[in-house]
Amino acid sequence: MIVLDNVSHDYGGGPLFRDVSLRLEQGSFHFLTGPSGAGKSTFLKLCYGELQPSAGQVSVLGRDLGQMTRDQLAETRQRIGVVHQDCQFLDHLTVEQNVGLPLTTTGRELTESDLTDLLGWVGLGEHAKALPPTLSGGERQRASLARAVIVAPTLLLADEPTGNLDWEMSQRLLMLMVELNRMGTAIVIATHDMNLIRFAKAHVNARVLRFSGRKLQIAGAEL
Ligand SMILES: Nc1ncnc2c1ncn2[C@@H]1O[C@H](COP(=O)(O)OP(=O)(O)OP(=O)(O)O)[C@@H](O)[C@H]1O
Repeated sequence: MIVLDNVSHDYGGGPLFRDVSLRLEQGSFHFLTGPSGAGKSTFLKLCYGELQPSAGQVSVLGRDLGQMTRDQLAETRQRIGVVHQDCQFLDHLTVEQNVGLPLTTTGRELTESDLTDLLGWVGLGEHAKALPPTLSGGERQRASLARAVIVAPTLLLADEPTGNLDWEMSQRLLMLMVELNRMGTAIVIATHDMNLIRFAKAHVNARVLRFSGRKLQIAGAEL
């Protein structure tokens, strides 16, 4: 699903992380933790080809990202749902149009009831016709998650998807990701929230990857 082979990254000021090799299997569930600035967002960007590593190889969904043509990269990205830390929307489209966009732009069918169910699940039923600039930070995060999961992606990469949410809504969104994982989607969530990780571990076989000392390691069972 995701294979990193001796991956290092450096933005120009010295290595952020070095010689990371790991394999995340199909249908797996991982959290990505570590101090602020350790490289969690960078890692996620490497996994969907927004960044190329300074050294090493990243393969996603069976293909080496560094060898892909633009068309192959676009095709691969259609199978990856991404929740960015700074959620961007098309501000002239409504929330429901934004959430449905990954389906409509790829010619896939979108039923009104699926969209209504999903918006209801993330607590945005009443904001379906709103424009994104009128949403709060937490509402934007929820819309961003809905947009990422609507295609039932093979892989979901989520960068602090619950950062602006209260605990009840965080649990609700986590359960949405757990359900998606049960249907086969591999999930990687970058988070600082240890309570979220503990909560998840009660529902799913989640592993924790931790950045420490310029390395990325599987954390022990202590969490
Ligand atoms: N485009 C860039 N150019 C130069 N430096 C960058 C760039 N993007 C990120 N960095 C730096 O790389 C380091 C890692 O950033 P990254 O966003 O991956 O960390 P993070 O672990 O996700 O942090 P946080 O938990 O605060 O979101 C930071 O020091 C950041 O300033």
